[in-house]
Amino acid sequence: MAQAKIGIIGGSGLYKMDALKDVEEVHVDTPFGSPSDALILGTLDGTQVAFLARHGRNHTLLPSELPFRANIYAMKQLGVEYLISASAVGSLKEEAKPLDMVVPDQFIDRTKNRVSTFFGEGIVAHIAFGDSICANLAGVLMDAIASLNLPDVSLHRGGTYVCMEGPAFSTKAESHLYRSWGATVIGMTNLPEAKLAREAEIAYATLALVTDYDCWHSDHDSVTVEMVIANLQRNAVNAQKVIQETVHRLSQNPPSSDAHSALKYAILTNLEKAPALTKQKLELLLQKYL
Ligand SMILES: CSC[C@H]1O[C@H](OP(=O)(O)O)[C@H](O)[C@@H]1O
Ligand SMILES: Nc1ncnc2[nH]cnc12
Repeated sequence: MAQAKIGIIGGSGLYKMDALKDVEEVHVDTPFGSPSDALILGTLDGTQVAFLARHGRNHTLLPSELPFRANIYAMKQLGVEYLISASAVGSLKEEAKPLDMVVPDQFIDRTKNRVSTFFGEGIVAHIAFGDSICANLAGVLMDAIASLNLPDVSLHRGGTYVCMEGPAFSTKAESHLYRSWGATVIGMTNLPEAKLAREAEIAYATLALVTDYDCWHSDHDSVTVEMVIANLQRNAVNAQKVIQETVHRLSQNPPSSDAHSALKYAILTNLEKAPALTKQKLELLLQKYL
C-alpha cells in the first residue's frame, strides 16, 4: 500500500485539496471498520500526503457518527506520523473574528457519545493528554500561517477548543458558560481525533477556521450552517495555502514529537499475557512494545 508521513483531515467545507497531484484513491479497511471515505493519496509540492474528508466527500456523516477509530487507524496504516486537522469552529472570543485562524492547544470535552480509545478488551492504557496538541507540530503550523501574511486574517496562537456533541448548535446559556470558562472556539469533532491520534503515536494539531460567533454575540446573528459554509468557502483557499506551506515545512524539517512515544509508559497490561485477539487487533500500535 502507498505510504504517507503526513495526513490531513478536512472538515466541513474542505472536502478536497485542489493542489494535490498524482492522486490515488485508497479504500482502507481497518480492525475498527471503514474510514469516513476513501483516503486520497497524492503529492503536495512533491511530498506524499494522505487526505481524508472527515464527514465524507458528500458530507454524509454527523459528528456523532464519525468512525474516529477507523479514520486514525487508517492513517496509521498508511504510515502517517503528523496529522493536521482543518476544522470549522465558532468563536467564543470577541477578538477571534470570522475568517481568523486559531491553533488551539487545549480541549474541553462536552461530548457524550464518542468512543475515543483503541484500548479495552483486555489491554489497558492511559495516555498523557495534559498537552493535548503536539506543540512542535502546532509551531510549524503557526509559522506557516504567519509566513503567508494573509490579508484580513489574524492568527491566534493557542486557545481552548470546546468539543460538543451536536448536531444541534449550543444554546445561548451554554455558549455564555463556555465563555465564562475562558474557552476560545467551539466545534464537534477534534477531541476524539486528538485522543486517538495520541494513542496511535501520531502528532496532531488543528487549524481551526473561525466561521461564526456561535450564539453569544449581541451584534452578530446566531450560527447557522449557511453561515459556516459561506465563511468556510471564503477561507478555503487560505486554508489550503496554509496546509501546503505546513506540509512543505514538515518535509524540510520534521519536528520531534512527544506523541511519537506516547505509549511508552501508558500501557498497564502485561502484553505477554494479554488476549491474543486484542493484541492482533492493535498490532500496529503495539508492535514496538511487544
Ligand atoms: C457545518 S457546521 C458544524 C460542523 O462543522 C464542524 O465540522 P468540522 O470540525 O469537521 O470542520 C463542526 O465540528 C461540526 O461538525
Ligand atoms: N458555533 C459552532 N458550534 C459548533 N460547531 C461549529 N462549527 C462551526 N461553527 C460551530
